[in-house]
Amino acid sequence: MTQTIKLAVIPGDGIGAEVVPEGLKVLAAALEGTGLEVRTTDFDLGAARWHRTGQTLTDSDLEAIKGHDAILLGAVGDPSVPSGVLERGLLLRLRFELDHYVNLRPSTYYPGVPTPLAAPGDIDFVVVREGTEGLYCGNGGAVRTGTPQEIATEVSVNTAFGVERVVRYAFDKARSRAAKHLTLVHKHNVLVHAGHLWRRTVEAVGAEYPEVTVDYCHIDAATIYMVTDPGRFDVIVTDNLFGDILTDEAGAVTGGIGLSASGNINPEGAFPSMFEPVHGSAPDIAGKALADPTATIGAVALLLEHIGQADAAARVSAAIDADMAARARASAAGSPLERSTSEVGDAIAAAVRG
Ligand SMILES: NC(=O)C1=CN([C@@H]2O[C@H](COP(=O)(O)OP(=O)(O)OC[C@H]3O[C@@H](n4cnc5c(N)ncnc54)[C@H](O)[C@@H]3O)[C@@H](O)[C@H]2O)C=CC1
Ligand SMILES: CC(C)CC(=O)C(=O)O
Ligand SMILES: [Mg+2]
Repeated sequence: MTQTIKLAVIPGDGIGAEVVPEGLKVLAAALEGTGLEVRTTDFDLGAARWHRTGQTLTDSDLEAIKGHDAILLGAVGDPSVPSGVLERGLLLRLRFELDHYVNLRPSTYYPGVPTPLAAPGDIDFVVVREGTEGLYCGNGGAVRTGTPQEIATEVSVNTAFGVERVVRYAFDKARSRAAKHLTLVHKHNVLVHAGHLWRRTVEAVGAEYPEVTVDYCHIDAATIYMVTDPGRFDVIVTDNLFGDILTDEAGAVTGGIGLSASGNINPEGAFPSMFEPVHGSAPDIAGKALADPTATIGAVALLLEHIGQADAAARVSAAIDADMAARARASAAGSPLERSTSEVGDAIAAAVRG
């Protein structure tokens, strides 16, 4: 019997609309012959919709999205829309309303792929970024706006409940991996209220995971080690802002942000989880077919894993590995591959088919 996966698709803005079709192309290839089919619903959300209607994400959009098994998102944000309108009103609203408290961002270095690191070594870690609290929860305001006396605040909210559940997820993740190591990244020497909550929580939850080794880095030092010694990391757990920054850096050092996939996960399955590239809508390259769709294709692998299709996920990951090896060979031969967005998608879809 054919099983149907109901997938909400939000291409969004800029290169989001260019990379999502490549993700769907590879998803279709991965499901061939499995008895599974995907039924997609396209959601017209983003800058164009906002210009037409003034809407970012309505309650009825949200209800319709909730009726799906998972969400594939490209990226949101456009220079023609005031900064924050789509990022907060659409993307963060989805993450908050669908309780995506785990923002999972794996990083792997594929040997031979160009990187700014002199000696990249063996890099394979995953950032577990808290996704519903911290500085991104919109707790702040401004008074005397536009005057020399303006005061603007953004208050980071960290709850014992919210910190514990994401820390527990990170320990579970660390326990399932070969290195079984967890690093808390924060800034508890300065952010003493939130930082101490995170630190105490890691200590308390860590007592239940004696097989997992634990260490700690302040965020500023973590950005150094991300460049000088990224192989030291296995699982990083951190808050919303630090995780956002650190994962862009992780993308840059492992071969480019166009390779970095992410999942916004509701582990309990109360709401559909959402899969997307780490990058944004990249207005500087939008419309030029220059965007690397690999991050979105990696997000498709995370999606398949999440919905219990481990074999299909493994085929997608193996196809990405093969494409990375082809890139490395071409670079080593002195003629790096120059392919359009859809040519990369075609190559990876073909590799999935074998
Ligand atoms: N999840 C999301 O929807 C996110 C949305 N944004 C939004 O995206 C817009 C642009 O933000 P930026 O700060 O410029 O970040 P960005 O991630 O869009 O771009 C940063 C740099 O990476 C490059 N880049 C990004 N994706 C790439 C890909 N697939 N292939 C090759 N190069 C790629 C861009 O050309 C640019 O040089 C803003 O409106 C921002 O708010 C930013 C980050 C995440
Ligand atoms: C655009 C922001 C809301 C988020 C972001 O940069 C991210 O999640 O990576
Ligand atoms: Mg970001």
